[in-house]
Parts: sequence; structure tokens; C-alpha cells
Amino acid sequence: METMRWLEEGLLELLDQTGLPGTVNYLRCSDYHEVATAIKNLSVRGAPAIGAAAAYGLALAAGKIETGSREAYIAELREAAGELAATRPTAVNLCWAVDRVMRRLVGAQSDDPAVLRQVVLDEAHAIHQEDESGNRRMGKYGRELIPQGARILTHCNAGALATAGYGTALGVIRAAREEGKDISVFAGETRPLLQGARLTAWEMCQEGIPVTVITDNMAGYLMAKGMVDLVLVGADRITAGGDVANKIGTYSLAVLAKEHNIPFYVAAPISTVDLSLTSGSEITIEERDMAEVTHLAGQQIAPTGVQVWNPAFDVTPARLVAAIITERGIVRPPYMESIRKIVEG
Ligand SMILES: CSC[C@@H](O)[C@@H](O)C(=O)COP(=O)(O)O
Repeated sequence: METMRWLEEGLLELLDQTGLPGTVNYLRCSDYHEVATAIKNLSVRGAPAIGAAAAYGLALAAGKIETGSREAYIAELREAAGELAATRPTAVNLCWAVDRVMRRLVGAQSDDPAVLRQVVLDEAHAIHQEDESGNRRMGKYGRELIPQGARILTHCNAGALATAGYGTALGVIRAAREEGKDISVFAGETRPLLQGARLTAWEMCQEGIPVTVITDNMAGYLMAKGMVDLVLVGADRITAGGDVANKIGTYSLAVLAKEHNIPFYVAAPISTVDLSLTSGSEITIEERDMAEVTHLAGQQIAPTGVQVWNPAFDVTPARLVAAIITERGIVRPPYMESIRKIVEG
């Protein structure tokens, strides 16, 4: 299942194969401004996917630079890097991918625009491919945490549609299923934009993994009825101390899981870890347009002029997280030691 494809003629295709109304099912970007807009308006979304898309955005920008000097080339690409990195503030994978491409470019010893362009494109391909292979490794580690018969509650979409393919949390679920475990999924619908009901449910249906959609406010009752064995979500940024920013509503699930003695797991690549931050309170939380709350499927559902608050993410404190699954293995508390160790290898 692909989320994006680089075309030989130097174009980026963004794909969303759900075919559902309200989603952009196909978009072809020919310049980096279009990629920036696609990231902002969620035509491409999910932390690892926007990182890879931004890297390809730089490749599109690189293709248009004609200057003869290496310094001028880098300076021009920095402008594109700044615009792409500023599109969404919470998912650190975005800045990580843009920085990685720029560092690679700065290290390249050539004045030839064609060579420099190839360096940028190669790095974008590497980020894209490593994301998918990393997710598969993450799946292999993570499936050890999934018991036979597990009923798993997930939130938002941490699947193939949020990554370069396969998925983080949903990658773990896929891997458990591939080893023959008879598991089932509850997908929280994830208001305001319903990524759970639209994307996670669609992916699980495609795979033939039993999935039940619930509205977000049903999670407590579901747990109280003993219908959930574990909660498994993705992440948009993880601090050095193990605090986890993820889609709004994740924190509520973690608190509920604690109350019901249900393990709460996070699956995310190392590129989601931000060692520069210790505490989740330092993470910038994106606030989005109020129309996402006042409208549902294009229909107004709240009074005109009403006040709205629309934070797109929340922070789950490390003390509520039983384990974090990465492509290098599983880390457990105390996170201040285990996370640094796994990131720094
Ligand atoms: C695999 S990304 C982490 C996800 O769990 C989730 O927060 C997510 O899909 C990101 O939200 P989105 O706002 O749709 O880009």
C-alpha cells in the first residue's frame, strides 16, 4: 500500500487509495509549494509520511535551481527547506527529514547542479525506503507484545497511509496477524477529522483484520466492559523523557487504560524521538482551523460564531506508557535512560 511515488519525470504523486468522500485520492505535485500545501491541508498526513513527502518536496525544489555555485544552490534550497519545515509544528519527523537532506547536501563536494540535485533525490529515496523497512522491523519487535486473541484499541491512523507503507502501530498489528495471531481492532473514530474511522478502518478492512469503529467517547465504557486487552498508538514526537505527543484524544485513552490496568503501547520510528526536549510541555502543539470542529462532512454542526478550540495533538506523560516500540527494539521505563541508549545506539 503506497502513500507516495516519485515519478521518473520529476513529479511527486501523493496517493490515498481509500476512495472515500472527503479525502484527496490523488495529487500530483510539480513544485515544492504544492507539497507544502498538501502537508498543511492533510492531503498527505501522519508523521513519517510528511517527513518523506517534505524530502521529496526538496527534490522538486532542487530540480528547479540553476545556479552555478554550490553555496548559492544550498542557500536557495534552504528557502524551500524553511517553508516545508514550517508546514506543521508537532511531528518532528518533518524537521528531521528536511535537516537530514540539507546535511547530506552540505556534505556533497560538487558545484554541478545536476550532481547536487541527485544527492537530494537520493536522500529523499533513502528516507522513503528506510521508513518502510523500519516499519517492518518495528512490526517484528512489536508483535511480541501482542498476545494471541488480543483485542486492540487504536487511535487516529498510524498505518500504511501515515507512513511510507506498512505503518507503525498498524504495522505491529499487521505483523502480529502475519504470524497467525487471531487479533481484532477497535478503531476510535478520531474527531475532528475522523482518521480512525476513515483510514484505520479502511486499512484493516483491506487486510481482512476484524475492525470495529467506535466514537471517541465510547472508549471508557469499552474498557470497563473488559473488551480491550491493550491500547496501541503511533506518535508524532517523543521526548527524551518518554512523553508522547500524538493525535488529540490519545492522552484520554492512556488515562483510561491506567484506570483499567490495560497496557498502553506506542509504536514509532527513532526519527520521532526528539532528544532536544526532556518534557512533553516543551512540545509545540498545532492548533488547526475551527471549521474542522464546527463542521462535519461539509455540514455545519455548531452555532455560527461559537468559540472553538482545536488542538490537533495532546501529550501523554511517560508514566502512562508501558513500552515504546521502535525499529531498533522495544524500550521500557525508565525512559530517560532507555530512549537515549537506543537512539544513540
Ligand atoms: C503515524 S503518525 C501518528 C498518528 O498516530 C497520528 O497522530 C497521525 O496520524 C498524525 O495526525 P495527522 O494530523 O493526521 O497528521
